[in-house]
Amino acid sequence: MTLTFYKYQGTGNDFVIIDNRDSIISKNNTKLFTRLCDRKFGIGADGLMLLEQPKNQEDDFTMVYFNADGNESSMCGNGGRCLVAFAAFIGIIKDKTTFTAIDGKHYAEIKDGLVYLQMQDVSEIEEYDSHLFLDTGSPHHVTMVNGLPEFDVKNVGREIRNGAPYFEVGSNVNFVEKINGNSFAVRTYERGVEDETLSCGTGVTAVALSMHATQVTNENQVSVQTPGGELKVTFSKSANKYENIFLIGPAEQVFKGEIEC
Ligand SMILES: N[C@H](CCC[C@H](N)C(=O)O)C(=O)O
Repeated sequence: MTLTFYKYQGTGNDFVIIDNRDSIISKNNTKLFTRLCDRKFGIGADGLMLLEQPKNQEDDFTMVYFNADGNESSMCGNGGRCLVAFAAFIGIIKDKTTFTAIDGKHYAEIKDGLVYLQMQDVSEIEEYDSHLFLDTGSPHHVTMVNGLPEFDVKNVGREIRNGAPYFEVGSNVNFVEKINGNSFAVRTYERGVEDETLSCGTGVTAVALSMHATQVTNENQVSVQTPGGELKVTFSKSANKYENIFLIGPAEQVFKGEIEC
């Protein structure tokens, strides 16, 4: 079968997107998703998304996300932003949308060439001596380091991801360095890619909230430099939760292609 796909990237986190509104692809096709994401034997990507029919009146579409290991996974912030850009490209939305992903409903807007994706509220941030842990749609371990550019993200990240208390289920691992007042640099080891990625949207969101929760910044608009580009996170803090959380950044179509599968 000839499969049409689109390659997107959001600050270097890259994805294969398939318009699956007619359900041509089964969600159990792990082998196919692994092959399509393989950077030598396939198209190459950190993850793959199926755009599917909405499951209720308010939604424009449904997002289904798979990590490069072919397994369906939790929410992908950069992927969600790319899928919104794709939905506008194929004309099912204009510049505003509501869609449903594995972690629930998301509102998004395309403004001045950037995609603003609303993330789920966050009411729990676990603080430890060496790190923080929170779920921003995906699980994230956040730890501050010195000398981020030289840091051994791959090996240290892999150890944390597979060690206690995460083990098999794992966690994404974010290494952070403060640049100034409300600006941080982040490098992320991503679960399911099992390597460093150039950017991780739910990870950047987790970092922004963590830096605010620990008063490293008091600003509610945080800029995060990732190796793949700049993302912004804005949010408000009520008594017991972070809400109105928006992950903001570019999302570009790299190419369209066809592949026999
Ligand atoms: N690898 C993540 C999902 C994708 C997250 C990332 N690509 C993002 O932009 O949020 C996990 O399995 O938890």
